Amino acid sequence: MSKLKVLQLGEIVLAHEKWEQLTQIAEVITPKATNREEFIAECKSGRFDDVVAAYRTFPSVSITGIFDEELVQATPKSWRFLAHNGAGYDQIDAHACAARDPPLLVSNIPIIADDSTADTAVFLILGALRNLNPSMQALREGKWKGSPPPALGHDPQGKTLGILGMGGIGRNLKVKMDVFGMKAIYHNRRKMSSEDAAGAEYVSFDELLARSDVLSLNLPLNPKTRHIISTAEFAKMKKGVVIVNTARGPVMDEDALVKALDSGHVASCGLDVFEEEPKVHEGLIRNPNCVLVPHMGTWCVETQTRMEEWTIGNVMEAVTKGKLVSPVPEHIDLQSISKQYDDPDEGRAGV
Ligand SMILES: O=CC(=O)O
Repeated sequence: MSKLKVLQLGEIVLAHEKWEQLTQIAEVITPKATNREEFIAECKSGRFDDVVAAYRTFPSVSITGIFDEELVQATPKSWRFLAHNGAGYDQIDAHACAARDPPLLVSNIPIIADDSTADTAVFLILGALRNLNPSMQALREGKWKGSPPPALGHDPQGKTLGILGMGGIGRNLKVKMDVFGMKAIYHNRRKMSSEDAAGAEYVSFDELLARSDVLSLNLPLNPKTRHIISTAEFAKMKKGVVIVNTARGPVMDEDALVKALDSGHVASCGLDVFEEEPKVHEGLIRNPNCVLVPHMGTWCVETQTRMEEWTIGNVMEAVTKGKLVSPVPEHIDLQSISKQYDDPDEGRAGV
């Protein structure tokens, strides 16, 4: 009995055992393409015609480009599932995937990335609020001559933490910052139950901007959230506000942030994500009040291992049961109405 085919887009770095399990039930192929043009040509060449599911990583975008309508339309109809290794799936146009006939169902990573991403936000909040960066830099430059260099920071205790986007990461962050004595307020499109918001106070978007001492961005990137924080929003914030972004760079207008930092309206910032990664705005690099880390919110052995395993689990579910364990929210209903793919051997890859 022939095995169903899986397309591997990106490396398996840690979860080799689980990957081995997948190779027992599916035939794994990799693209020959080295860029988007070649990848689209390969999709159209028939080479992927028996592929049922794909495993993809964030960096594999350097080969395929984003999964936009053009790419989705080039994929063969046999290919029904796209398992993305990441919480954020802004590299994939979920609507274009849903609109394809048959739909290309997408999964992401729920929950697993919450702790490490929130931990990164804690680090950035404390680093930016306490303004650790200028003094750390001064130490390395041999400018520490006794008492610490005069870059006084602020205590978190008693300050208001504004969370824009109260999902799993926002909630996790709220609970962690309770320990530091911060009072959390949040804004989402809809108010959540107090339990789901971990007791944070729901406020309007403008109130969030006006009341936050620290504003943490924890919302997904999509056309509605692109540049949700820009010049007009900075103007509504308190002078001396601290901004932290562990979501996606383009939710904030970086040029506007640099201007707000230069004017002193924003006191400091902590950023894990950037508008044009891996490029970092010169105005952020030269400003010592910016704590900058290169998109490493989930960059830990334990979390990365679990993320790879979870994504492989989605591929295995697709191959063996014709569905995904954790479809993205836009595809949950689609999955239940989607036709099962025709398995020529009926036995779902021999299992
Ligand atoms: O940025 C990391 C992720 O989306 O998982």
